[in-house]
Amino acid sequence: MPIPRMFTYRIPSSLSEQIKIGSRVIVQFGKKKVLTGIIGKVHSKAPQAYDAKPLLDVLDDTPSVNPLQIRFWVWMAEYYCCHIGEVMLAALPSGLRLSSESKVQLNPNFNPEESPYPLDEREIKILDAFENSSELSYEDCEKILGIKTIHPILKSLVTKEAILIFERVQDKYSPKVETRIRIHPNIAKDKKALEAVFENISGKAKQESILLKYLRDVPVFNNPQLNEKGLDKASLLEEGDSESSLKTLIKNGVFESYKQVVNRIDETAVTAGKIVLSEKQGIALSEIKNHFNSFQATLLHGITGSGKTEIYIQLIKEVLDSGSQVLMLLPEIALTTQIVSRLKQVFGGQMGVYHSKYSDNERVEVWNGVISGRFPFVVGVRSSIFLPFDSLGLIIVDEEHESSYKQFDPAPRFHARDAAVMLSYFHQAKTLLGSATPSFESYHNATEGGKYGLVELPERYGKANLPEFHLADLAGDKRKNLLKVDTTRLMRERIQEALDRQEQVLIFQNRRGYSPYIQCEDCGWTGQCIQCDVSLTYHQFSEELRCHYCGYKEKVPPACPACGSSQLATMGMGTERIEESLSLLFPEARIGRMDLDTTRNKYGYQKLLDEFGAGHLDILVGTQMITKGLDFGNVTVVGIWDGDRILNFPDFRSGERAYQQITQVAGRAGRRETKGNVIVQTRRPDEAIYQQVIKGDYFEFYRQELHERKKFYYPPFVKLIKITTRNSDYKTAEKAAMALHQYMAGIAVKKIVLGPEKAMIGRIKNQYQFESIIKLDRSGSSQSEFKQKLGEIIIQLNGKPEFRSVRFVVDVDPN
Ligand SMILES: Nc1ncnc2c1ncn2[C@@H]1O[C@H](COP(=O)(O)OP(=O)(O)OP(=O)(O)O)[C@@H](O)[C@H]1O
Ligand SMILES: [Zn+2]
Repeated sequence: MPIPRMFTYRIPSSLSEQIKIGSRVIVQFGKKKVLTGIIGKVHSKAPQAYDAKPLLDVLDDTPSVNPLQIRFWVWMAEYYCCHIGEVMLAALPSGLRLSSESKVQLNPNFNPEESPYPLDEREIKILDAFENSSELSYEDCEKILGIKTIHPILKSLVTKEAILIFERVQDKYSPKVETRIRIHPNIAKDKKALEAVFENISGKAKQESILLKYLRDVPVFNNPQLNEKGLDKASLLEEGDSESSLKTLIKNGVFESYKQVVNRIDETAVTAGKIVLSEKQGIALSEIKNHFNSFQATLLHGITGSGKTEIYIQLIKEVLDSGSQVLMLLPEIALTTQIVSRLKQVFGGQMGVYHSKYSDNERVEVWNGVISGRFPFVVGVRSSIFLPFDSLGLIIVDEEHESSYKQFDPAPRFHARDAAVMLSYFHQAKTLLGSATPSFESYHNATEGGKYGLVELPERYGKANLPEFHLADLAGDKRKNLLKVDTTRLMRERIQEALDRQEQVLIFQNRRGYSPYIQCEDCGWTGQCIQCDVSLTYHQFSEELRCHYCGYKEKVPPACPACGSSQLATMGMGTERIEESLSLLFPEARIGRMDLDTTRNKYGYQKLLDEFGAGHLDILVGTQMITKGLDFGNVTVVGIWDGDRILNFPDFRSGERAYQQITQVAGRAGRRETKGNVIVQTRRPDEAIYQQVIKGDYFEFYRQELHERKKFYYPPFVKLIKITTRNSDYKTAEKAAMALHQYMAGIAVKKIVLGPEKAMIGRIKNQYQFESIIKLDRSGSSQSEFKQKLGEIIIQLNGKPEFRSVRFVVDVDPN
């Protein structure tokens, strides 16, 4: 797909009435392509370099994109050094774009008999074509009608809600269908019949267990209506239950199964228990409001479990009551957790949820809901900053330190927190950043920087206290022969104590840079990706080796491909291995694992959390995923399996990240009355950072680290820009990177240019890569001047024949 840019088109007089800034239009691009564009500006200067083509059509009666959005897009393209078209592609769901690459599908909610809109002959012809295929391409439609200008007909069908548009297969709308199970009505009405069933299946333990479980959850005789709705099949079949036993029960007429379309944008509003803010929370709330009188943004530094969510809720209520819109950003994974259900309880149907796993057409639904006023409040992932708000009063960025707020690929490589501050500036709204471990950037802005207000909430809500830390010395235990399957004595004892008291345990293993791999014990061979310079990761479940960079995979070889030895060993310690170790040590405990593998399925994450929350699991092992804002009252022990892994990153932010991560994981323990314990296994118990985390003095830690950052010119004292030069030919990539370096050094602003160096991973997907880092002075206009010159240099370099195929990827404020 070509990157749309700013082009000038001629307005045919037939369309002149309909032209409004922000309206979607259909334009011709090149000879054959048809694309959707947005009107950004209306002017009367004819372009010099090309003849302006006429606009083909206007898609909107009222503009889809408002002027504030366009302003925001322009800012984003400039700040993050990308094309405005790339911003548009990120912002506009493809269901709102019509192009020659579009595909159309029947709208599942469309019913021709009940539709209030009459259809003309050609429209009916298109709809009829769906009898034979579930999707049609733009070209198919042209062929069906034998005409070239198909878009007016498609436009009309979209308006009549008869079809949906999508671009990529994964954007196709598919309603979420649940298989539900219920007892056959004849049996549900008749106790005798049920007794007969039990007689028939007696001795068939698996069938009995399923039937008993059903009756436990759905007491059919006490409440026959309950049986009508039945149970979701997934929740009826727990681990160990066999699908085939259920099938037999269905075949024998005991159960019946039926399919039901469920609404993804759940509208059931559960009534909430009334919450009264504690005195401390109340004070924090009024401080925030006070700061909003003089600052556009305020940072709420509230320790884990201090009750930030309830403060947000109060603020949101007040802003909504005043008639403004509210946006709340959450890190990706936190969206499926308790915080969203809590917000749903309070805000019900006026809250839209913008999930990254939504299909494109579901996004269109939220988008339109914002325009229509159905959703004055949206909770969403980073891309929800692109929704068509026109009167935001408040943006909340929860867990603002989260690195996942930064979009890594593709452009725009924006940071949602920083973009949110800008967006709320355009709306003259306020921004509240919240975290127990604020990013240094934000903390700096809220202290010496003097840009943000700062509110501190240093105590946990209610009777809860911060957990107690224990460092468990791996090396020491090894010397004393106390290590058992990678656990220290302290770790084992604390877990056992918690299990004895029927409390729950979380075990954390840092994922980054720590994946299990296979190595030949005889010759040292390890599996390498064929397209990237990385080792393949071992996935026990599927018996595969996979590349985490490009997705390449292969089966685990039966013997070493290099020397033929059969001694292939698993190295490294992933969550799978930890789960295994724990089940050896605590055979009676119910253990669950949460990582990328077990949560690939859309609802996998939610399901694990529900099970853990309901007390069906004693221990949950997981990666970063288990740290995000989880609030489980019964967790009293948190184990950090390998603390040292968190510290080892060759990155100026490693200290900050380590502090944040340990504090956040630890913060899951002891969130109610019972005191929590955190066990950190380490080979280096004397490491200063552990002491600092234990002390819990974030400010002091920040001061020390900041001193280093100043000395070595790192953010927040300079702005970083990273430029990656990529090419499939090593020499060309290197040469282009050198040329870029020289040009950049020549730009007359205050800066330091480092590199180019071979990237840490020298080759990805067969592209060699070199990196340059620029440390830019923060003052004056040097930033925008540098970025502008950089853009010119890249165009110039790409213009040279030898560098035509080189890609320069600019990343502003890299992670
Ligand atoms: N005013 C209140 N009344 C009753 N319960 C409260 C109140 N404030 C907070 N809580 C409860 O205290 C617990 C911690 O609150 P919350 O999850 O909002 O903390 P948090 O500050 O977001 O912590 P973290 O940064 O660790 O996610 C929750 O179970 C919440 O329901
Ligand atoms: Zn690869």
